[in-house]
Amino acid sequence: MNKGIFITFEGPDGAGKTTIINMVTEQLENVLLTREPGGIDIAEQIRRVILARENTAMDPRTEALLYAAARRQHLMEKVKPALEEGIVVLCDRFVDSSLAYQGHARGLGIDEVLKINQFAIEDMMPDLTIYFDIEPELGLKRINKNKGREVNRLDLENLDFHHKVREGYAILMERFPNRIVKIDASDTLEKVFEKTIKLVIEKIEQKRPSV
Ligand SMILES: Nc1ncnc2c1ncn2[C@@H]1O[C@H](COP(=O)(O)OP(=O)(O)OP(=O)(O)O)[C@@H](O)[C@H]1O
Ligand SMILES: Cc1cn([C@H]2C[C@H](O)[C@@H](COP(=O)(O)O)O2)c(=O)[nH]c1=O
Repeated sequence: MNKGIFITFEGPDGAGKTTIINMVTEQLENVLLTREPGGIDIAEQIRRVILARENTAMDPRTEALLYAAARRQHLMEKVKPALEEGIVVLCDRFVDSSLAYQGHARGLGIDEVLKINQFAIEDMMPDLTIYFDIEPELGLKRINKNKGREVNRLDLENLDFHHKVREGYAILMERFPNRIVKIDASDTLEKVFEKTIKLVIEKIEQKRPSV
């Protein structure tokens, strides 16, 4: 059994996950911050292929498989060893992104995408998933205001796609009520951070009562 704690951050584009995960990491000691797709060299290479704006010909199943391949490598090389050492791992996106984006929004089916991901992750599911819920219009507005950020192939999908992503997450909330906790990400940064750090600390204390 893993001694560590695996916490994932999920939500539509522009919800504020990266901002909040950075703030949480600064507050806690001995946590590993990582992201998907990416986090290690091979997975970052796969990320570049998936998100390159010129790759408009990418088939949805190819896309789903590439995300799953990046996930497997990242899990084996970075996340699993850290969990075995007892570290708290905070991951910006994980399997729920594939279920919401490829499974629901791309229309491949949540169960189909879950199947290929079960092959990739075996039984390594997060202990807690914090879902940052936001209207896609507001998320995209936030992204567009952030001039320094790369605009990737997924960001360029139409508004309908981003609505389906949010709908996908709503389905996942119903399906995994014990693992996924929703936070209203349209709130101020201070409030979103306050709620997030509370959930993270509660989970750490629950799994390590002596801390
Ligand atoms: N609660 C908030 N209120 C206002 N602006 C916010 C809030 N949270 C984040 N932002 C701003 O919104 C922009 C997007 O935030 P961030 O990159 O953290 O989102 P994200 O969920 O990681 O997006 P993506 O998944 O597309 O990478 C940033 O410019 C950030 O400063
Ligand atoms: C892990 C994962 C991600 N995506 C999408 C979600 C975003 O649009 C991009 C990643 O960019 P970010 O700035 O790091 O959020 O990829 C996906 O569709 N499926 C996945 O499994």
